[in-house]
Amino acid sequence: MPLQLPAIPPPSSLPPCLHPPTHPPGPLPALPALHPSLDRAPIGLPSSPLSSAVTLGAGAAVVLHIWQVAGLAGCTSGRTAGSPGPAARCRCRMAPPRALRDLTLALGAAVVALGSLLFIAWKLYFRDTELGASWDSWWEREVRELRDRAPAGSTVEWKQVLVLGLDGAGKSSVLHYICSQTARKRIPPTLGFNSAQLHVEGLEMDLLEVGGSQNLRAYWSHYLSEAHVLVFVVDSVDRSRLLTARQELHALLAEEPRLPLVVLANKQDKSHALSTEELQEELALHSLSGQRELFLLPTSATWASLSTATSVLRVKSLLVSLLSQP
Ligand SMILES: Nc1nc2c(ncn2[C@@H]2O[C@H](COP(=O)(O)OP(=O)(O)OP(=O)(O)O)[C@@H](O)[C@H]2O)c(=O)[nH]1
Ligand SMILES: [Mg+2]
Repeated sequence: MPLQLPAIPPPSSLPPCLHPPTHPPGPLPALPALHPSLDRAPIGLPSSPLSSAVTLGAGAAVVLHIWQVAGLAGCTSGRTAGSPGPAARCRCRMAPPRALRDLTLALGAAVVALGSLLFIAWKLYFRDTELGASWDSWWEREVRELRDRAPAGSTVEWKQVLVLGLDGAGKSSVLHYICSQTARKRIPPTLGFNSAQLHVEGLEMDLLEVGGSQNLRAYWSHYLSEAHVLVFVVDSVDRSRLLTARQELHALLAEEPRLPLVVLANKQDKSHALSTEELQEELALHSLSGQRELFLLPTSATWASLSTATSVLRVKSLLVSLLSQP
């Protein structure tokens, strides 16, 4: 019996670089590699009735133009030797009457313009509806296929970073500041998952956050097998739940003994935050097997801390160097 994802309510306002949860409730899906450009399909691809109208209109205009040119050519070749001088008007059988030509050209242009307008309106109106979603998934499929077809030896490498941690630890905030570096006052709890993609130094990095509330923790382990690195975010001030964080972390690590681990001792900007040494103890990190690469970084996922020693941008640099290893 496959596990069912809990119903995911409509996304609340997410940071600009984060995608809203895209998977409908149902059996656990294979995770797609999302791309920032996928939340909007490019305007102009002929994949809707209206874009077909655009194509038809453009086709009609081209045919009319050819007709017009052919008519004029016929007009030239239709002159007979000894025909009247330049003042005489050429009467050509192939050329359509001028008024009709102008009318059909104007109609063709109008169809093109109207089709384009309707298509843009269609894209904007249905962007967030099921129709829009099916467009997006079509486009996602296209991009995935393109990526799969990329020639062997292509330099861009795809890596996934799984970001987990208890609710409120700061996962979404970390993702937000890593990928957008813009101020953000409030970040709503993640009710499903968020993802963001970074392109850095020949690396295509998908950062995937799964919400940390208790009902979502049961799903965490299902996302481990695709991950290249696990980032575990801990609220350094939330002493009462450190034991829970430790148990959840160790349960995950037991399933993937070689997965590189980056623990973030987050909210270091707050007074009374536990130090990394204290957290190392509390989370029993010393007991972890020496098989895996393990990092513990103090972080502050706040706008004000971006240029300080606890900036989350250090996490980004660490991930890049970790994932660039052969
Ligand atoms: N002071 C301070 N506040 C932070 C920091 N990181 C996150 N917060 C705040 O902590 C709250 C929870 O942050 P989120 O990023 O939503 O936490 P989360 O881990 O994504 O939580 P879920 O999505 O519910 O699993 C928000 O109000 C953030 O603004 C930090 O480093 N310092
Ligand atoms: Mg979150």
